[in-house]
Amino acid sequence: MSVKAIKPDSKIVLVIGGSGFVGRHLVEKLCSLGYTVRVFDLRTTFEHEKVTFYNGDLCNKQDLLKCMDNVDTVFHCATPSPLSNNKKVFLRVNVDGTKNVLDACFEKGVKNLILTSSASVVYSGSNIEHGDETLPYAKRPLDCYTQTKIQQEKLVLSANSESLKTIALRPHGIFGPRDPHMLPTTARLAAAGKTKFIIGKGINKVDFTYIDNVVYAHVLAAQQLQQKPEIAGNAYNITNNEPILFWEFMSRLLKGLGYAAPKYHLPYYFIYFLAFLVQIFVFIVSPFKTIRPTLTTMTVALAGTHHYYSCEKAASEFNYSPVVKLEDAIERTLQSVPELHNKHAKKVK
Ligand SMILES: NC(=O)C1=CN([C@@H]2O[C@H](COP(=O)(O)OP(=O)(O)OC[C@H]3O[C@@H](n4cnc5c(N)ncnc54)[C@H](OP(=O)(O)O)[C@@H]3O)[C@@H](O)[C@H]2O)C=CC1
Ligand SMILES: CC(C)=CCC[C@@H](C)[C@H]1CC[C@H]2C3=C(CC[C@]12C)[C@@]1(C)CCC(=O)C[C@@H]1CC3
Repeated sequence: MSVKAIKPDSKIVLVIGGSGFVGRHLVEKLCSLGYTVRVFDLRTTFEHEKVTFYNGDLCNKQDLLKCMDNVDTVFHCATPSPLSNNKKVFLRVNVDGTKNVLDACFEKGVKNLILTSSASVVYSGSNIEHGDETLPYAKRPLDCYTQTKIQQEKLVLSANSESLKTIALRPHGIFGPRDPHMLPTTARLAAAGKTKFIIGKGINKVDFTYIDNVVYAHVLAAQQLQQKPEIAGNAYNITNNEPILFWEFMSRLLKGLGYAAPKYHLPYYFIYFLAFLVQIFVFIVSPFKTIRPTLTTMTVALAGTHHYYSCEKAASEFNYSPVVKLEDAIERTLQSVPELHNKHAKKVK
């Protein structure tokens, strides 16, 4: 991570979901800052000499209680894969599981809880330009992931109290080394020849946020929560503060991976309608077969509308500003995934 002074600390912190993409980067940063770190996750995906791992399901409170003794701050960044489209699992983990996390925090006297929420909690498919935290939650979220992230954030913020200070960070479109969603999905679609098309006019701006910036925001927020308790109970957008055309960003990734940039335009509403039909079909066959389509109304909307956010509030209330610029972030990310590069690439202009 780029250097910005963050003071070391020796408190015990717990990262729920610490084996995942965001969680593991956060764990590594916390360790380097001198925190005593515990990880709670379904699986252990890496080893670290300074980390104690607890495997368990956050839907089971007893599992959680086992790792919370003497914990000062909990970071909650566990989720089922956002692209998995399984309503039952989202409800169980993001809503019921989060209730367990809160109960366990209260029972064990944890002082601070930082939730990794999502800027998408205010997104229902219409343009959002420079959206700030005064925007209301999406009334009709486009998928069950977003619906349960809204419920989760409400639960966490309303639990804010004298004994447990809570905060929700809302990053958007996270990418970087070891990202399991954006890069692998893009590479998979490209390898299957499905990235030739631009949905809509291609002029919609979006925020994509580099993982180090997301991690930096989490560490800052945790530290500021202790020095400035008045920030508790709030949600904060976290982005790279460099909105970019969605299709420009995707083109950079694709070209960097050795694929051609998309160039043929398809009408937005036509594709949206197609995605809607796909969703109806998926619903009808769901009792017999589980299908997880990439083409959903949510992904089409994300690809064809403006959705970028203001981080003014995080900047003014806990001094957040991105530590890695988008240009560098894209470069570092592409270099980190040699296995996703097109093996048959000719020189693509
Ligand atoms: N990636 C993105 O672009 C964005 C992500 N976010 C938020 O950031 C957070 C982290 O996401 P990300 O790191 O990308 O996701 P990952 O899927 O990489 O990591 C989530 C981790 O949580 C674990 N987990 C899932 N269910 C449970 C459970 N029941 N008990 C314990 N652990 C569980 C997963 O295990 P397993 O892999 O075995 O399921 C995984 O290790 C989430 O809250 C997400 O909503 C917000 C905005 C954008
Ligand atoms: C070329 C092409 C169209 C590639 C597909 C890219 C998509 C896989 C990503 C584009 C925007 C991403 C995104 C998320 C997941 C991956 C994308 C759909 C989230 C839904 C992840 C979880 C969140 O909280 C919000 C994200 C918004 C952006």
